[in-house]
Amino acid sequence: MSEHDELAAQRRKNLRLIHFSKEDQSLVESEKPKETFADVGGLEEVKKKIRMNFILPLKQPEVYAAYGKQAGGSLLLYGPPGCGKTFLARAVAGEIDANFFHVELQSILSMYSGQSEHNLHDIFEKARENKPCVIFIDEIDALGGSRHQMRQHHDRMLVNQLLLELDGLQAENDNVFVIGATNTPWYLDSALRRPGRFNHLVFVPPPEEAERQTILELKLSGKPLGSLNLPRIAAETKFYSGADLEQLVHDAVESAMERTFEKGEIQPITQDDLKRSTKGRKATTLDWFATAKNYATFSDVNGDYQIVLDYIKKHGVKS
Ligand SMILES: Nc1ncnc2c1ncn2[C@@H]1O[C@H](COP(=O)(O)OP(=O)(O)OP(=O)(O)O)[C@@H](O)[C@H]1O
Repeated sequence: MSEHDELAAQRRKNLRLIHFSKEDQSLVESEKPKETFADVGGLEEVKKKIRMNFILPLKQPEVYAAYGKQAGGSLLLYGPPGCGKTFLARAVAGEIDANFFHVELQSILSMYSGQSEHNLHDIFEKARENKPCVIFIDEIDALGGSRHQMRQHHDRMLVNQLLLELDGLQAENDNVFVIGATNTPWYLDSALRRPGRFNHLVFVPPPEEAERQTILELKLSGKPLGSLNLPRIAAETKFYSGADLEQLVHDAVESAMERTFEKGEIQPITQDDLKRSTKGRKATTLDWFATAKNYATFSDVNGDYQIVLDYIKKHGVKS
């Protein structure tokens, strides 16, 4: 079984499906993730922001109370695919030993009037009953927003419901955290970007060179290794996402396993295995930056994405 399959099997074991009611088949997957920040390579700035706003308030509420601040709140992660938004959200839950509700918008959308809002409300209710809880809403841009030229009435209602739920959390100090994620923040409904809604909009960039080395070390740990020059691989994988690096290690593992089967004894992963799996592999984040550059330059996002333009300039992104 590959590492990926093992992880998937482990996750399935941890999964608890919550049925809301007999009539309503809407489900949300709830689990207690094992990942913590130690498993997330790099992203130190992002982790720091999350620690200050999500984790410390729960661990040291008295400090926050003294300053009139409370635990809970919401965070919106955006950036290129595969850079760890979902992984980070799971790690937040792991850090605070919270339940993790992974909300797929498709599963709450209903053709019946009012039912989608009802489903969303139920998820927040369940989260309160299972606190501390992290509600992770993936592809949150699909909720209303400008993706659909002809915005549906019920999209609007669902956005309004989410706004209500977020406002409710702000008022109640419930130890329920909402993390939204999107690869296409420019499609996001503008109401969700207003202050007091998703209070933190955080760019999750591709890992830097030293971070790529850390991710490679994390993904290779515990495996039979030859003499490796990981700084070299890290230097040659500019703009690779965490998922790209994971795939690279996966391919190198396959090569070493093939040799093992041929030779009949465990063969270590070599520098050549890693090097070979970088050949012809383009960083998947580059296409994202090309699109992001257009939107960040021309859309009416009030400089929200200046950080992306700065990143493109600083790192010389050429897609
Ligand atoms: N910083 C990181 N450290 C360790 N592993 C990472 C990191 N970033 C990504 N990965 C690996 O890549 C996989 C994919 O990452 P993840 O699903 O979190 O990306 P994402 O940003 O949510 O992508 P998408 O936008 O496509 O949903 C993770 O399961 C994890 O194994």
